[in-house]
Amino acid sequence: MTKFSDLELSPSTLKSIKRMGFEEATPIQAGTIPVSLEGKDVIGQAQTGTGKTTAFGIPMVEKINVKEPNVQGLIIAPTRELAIQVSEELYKVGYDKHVRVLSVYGGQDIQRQIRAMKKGPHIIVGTPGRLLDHINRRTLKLQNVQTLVLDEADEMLNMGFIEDIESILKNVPENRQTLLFSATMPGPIRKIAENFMTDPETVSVKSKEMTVPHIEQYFVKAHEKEKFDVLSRLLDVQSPELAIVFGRTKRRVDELARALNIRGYLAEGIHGDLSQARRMSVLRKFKEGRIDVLVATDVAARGLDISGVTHVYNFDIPQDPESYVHRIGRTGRAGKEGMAMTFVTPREMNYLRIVEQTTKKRMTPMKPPSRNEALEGQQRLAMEKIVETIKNNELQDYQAMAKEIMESHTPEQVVAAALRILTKEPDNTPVEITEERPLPQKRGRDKRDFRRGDKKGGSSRGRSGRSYNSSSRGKQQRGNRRTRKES
Ligand SMILES: Nc1ncnc2c1ncn2[C@@H]1O[C@H](COP(=O)(O)OP(=O)(O)OP(=O)(O)O)[C@@H](O)[C@H]1O
Ligand SMILES: [Mg+2]
Repeated sequence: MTKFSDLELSPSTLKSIKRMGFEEATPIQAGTIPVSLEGKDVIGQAQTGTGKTTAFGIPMVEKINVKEPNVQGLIIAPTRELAIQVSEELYKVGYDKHVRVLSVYGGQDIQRQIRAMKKGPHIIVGTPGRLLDHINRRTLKLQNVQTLVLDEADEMLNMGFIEDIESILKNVPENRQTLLFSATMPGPIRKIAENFMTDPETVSVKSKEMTVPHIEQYFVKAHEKEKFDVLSRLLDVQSPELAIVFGRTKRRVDELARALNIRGYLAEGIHGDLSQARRMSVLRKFKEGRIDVLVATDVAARGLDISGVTHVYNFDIPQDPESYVHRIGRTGRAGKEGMAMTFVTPREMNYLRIVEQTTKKRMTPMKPPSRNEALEGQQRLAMEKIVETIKNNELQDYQAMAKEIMESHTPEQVVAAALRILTKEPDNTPVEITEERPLPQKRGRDKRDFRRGDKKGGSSRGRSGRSYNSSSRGKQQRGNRRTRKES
């Protein structure tokens, strides 16, 4: 176990870390911080929820000269929500050193960002599209950048983003330090990464599996038409505190959110077509527990750290194993327990096996619950509420009425009636969910074929024909120019 105090950090950074409540460094932090502090380029790979943000945040903050009011650290992240979250974490790490951190992302008033830029931030966290926008307007100068981080590096170096990244990097000094972090790093992407780095050192936290051990992983075999009823019943049986349901497309997410509400769940959807204000408000409500179920496209799959997510449901099996790893990684963070259920149609079983091969972890089959099991789950929840109320001794005002009712009814009758009132009975109200086409049958033996998903029908990622196995980067780029819009 490495303590932060063993890592030769400055007193101000140690003070900030203490304020954040961290004592021991996680393995990826212990492994990468010393190497990064030496000034080396680093590729850091470790499972989801293991503190990679602080792992790159600490060395970046350590290197900042706060007396110089210019941008010395640049962090690029794939989504707006992640950019905001990472900037908040960096603000905390740099708090006692008085490091100024600014996030810039699409959907936010650019004039406001320009004004903030004039205050001389030391660290900028941004999404590629908006960063380029500022570079082109000459409102962002990067010639003093000493440390560059690509969070979710494999995603950032994927086809849809790579051109933007290359354009941004043209504005960053060549002799900067480059740090790349992700929970996944497919071989071909690692090769691309090396082109952007100088003699990088790879630090990967070795573990048997790619996913964290405290996420229980299940799969549920169901026909497309049955999936929504299965989801409703699972929600009833498992009664998650906070759950994320991932759907393949934006339309899917909208329909699922609507349908869940019809069946009495507090659910809202989030995807790239919503306004930024809406996206933020949905996420805030979810974090505050004002909604129980967040329905999302992969826009919420990477990096988001929402404490208390107990369950992840893959309503549609993800198209590539990396996406699976990141989606289920929204639960089981920082050592907490989590549960992940992946729905798979009989025709998509091949995809499940490929996910398992990549993660090196078998998913346990789970039978879809029956109506009775769903009812029992909800009754149990009602019962827990009753027991909790007894424990909290909040009964004074109710004792007299309780005595009165007991004169004419048995205790079982009374409790059963109370349970009935408190129980949300399984709801079979018909809902409309447009059927998704199953993922294309996997033809080749090569597992990389898996990535050639057909994303027709309004993909959340707005790109198609994703493939890592093209031999030349140039070819990849030409074939996929600007396929990826910032989401
Ligand atoms: N040393 C530490 N001790 C305790 N908690 C920590 C420590 N470092 C980070 N955390 C907490 O762990 C959680 C996950 O951290 P973080 O979001 O950086 O994970 P990640 O590895 O980037 O995950 P992902 O791959 O999903 O992006 C956060 O809530 C963070 O505050
Ligand atoms: Mg992260």
